[in-house]
Amino acid sequence: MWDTIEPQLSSGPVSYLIPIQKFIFAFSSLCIAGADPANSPDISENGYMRMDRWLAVQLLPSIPINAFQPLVEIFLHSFAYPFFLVSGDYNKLYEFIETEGKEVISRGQTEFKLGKEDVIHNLLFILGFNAFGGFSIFFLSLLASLESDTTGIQEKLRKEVREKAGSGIGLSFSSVQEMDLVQSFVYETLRLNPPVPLQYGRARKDFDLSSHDAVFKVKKGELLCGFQALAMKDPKVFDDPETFVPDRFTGEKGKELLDYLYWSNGPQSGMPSVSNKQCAGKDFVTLTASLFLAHLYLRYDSVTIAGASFSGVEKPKP
Ligand code: HEM
Repeated sequence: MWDTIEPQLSSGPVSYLIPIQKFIFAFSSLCIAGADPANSPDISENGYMRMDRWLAVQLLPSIPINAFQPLVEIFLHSFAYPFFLVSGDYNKLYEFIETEGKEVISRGQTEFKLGKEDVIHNLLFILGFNAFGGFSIFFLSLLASLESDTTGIQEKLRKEVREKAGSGIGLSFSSVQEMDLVQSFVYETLRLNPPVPLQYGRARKDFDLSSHDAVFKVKKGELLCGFQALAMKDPKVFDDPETFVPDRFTGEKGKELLDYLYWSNGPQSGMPSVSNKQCAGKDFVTLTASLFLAHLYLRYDSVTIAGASFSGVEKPKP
């Protein structure tokens, strides 16, 4: 991504919307399906757009649009959109995974006893909906957090990254776990901008739901809705809850706050399992974002971000 953006900067700001999506698509395809878009000219150029269109028809029925009501409810929010609108895109993505993801497909068949078609549909769903969809929202707020900072955070991040990875250790999911400030910055972005803020669940039995100062009786079968954006601004848990505090999650006290970081539909200190509905990619998500930041500050001293564009990068002095 940076190799593409950097040479263009001399002629003015470069929008990051498409480069970020291309990068997320390629990174997720490689990590999740072992499939490299570079091996397919069509997918390397258009894969992210094909994914966007397939996602759009699934998400449109649930995206709030306040204008033109009640027409929006009647005509856009009342039915599932037919598959034929995006079957061309989906089939191209299917063929890509079928050809380039052979090793992962065969693991699905032998280790999980799934049919080949089911493996490919499952891989495409995780890759497209969970990873590509989630990261496409999350990375924009990560960059917006860098853009709006006024505390000199880039310098502090750079210092930590170079200290922890500069001396030939290199970057990996394990080396970024040593970077407290980088991880805290990622957590704080997710606290204030949870990419999937609403969760629903139907009570399986009667139970009491406690808050700090009240108890609510919930009856079996009742539908509950959780709104993360509100839960993660609880002033009884977070000091100055509306403010972006980059190092909020560092140190002993900061680590304790991970019990209250819910972007993954469960606490950051918890574990996704078959008996909960917590994001199966919980650690993959935060470590990937940390890796993105760490790579950025190994490569550059700082970046200038304005609007949805990069307008400059400062390279390390030789
Ligand atoms: C920024 C990226 C991501 C965000 C914000 C995100 C968020 C979430 C949330 C909120 C849920 C709970 C949904 C619900 O039940 O209401 C969830 C579930 C899930 N996520 Fe993620 N996710 C992301 C990336 C990923 C990735 C990369 C993977 C896989 C590699 C993944 C795999 C899953 C799976 C399999 C579930 C379903 C878990 C279950 O129902 O038991 N997610 N995710």
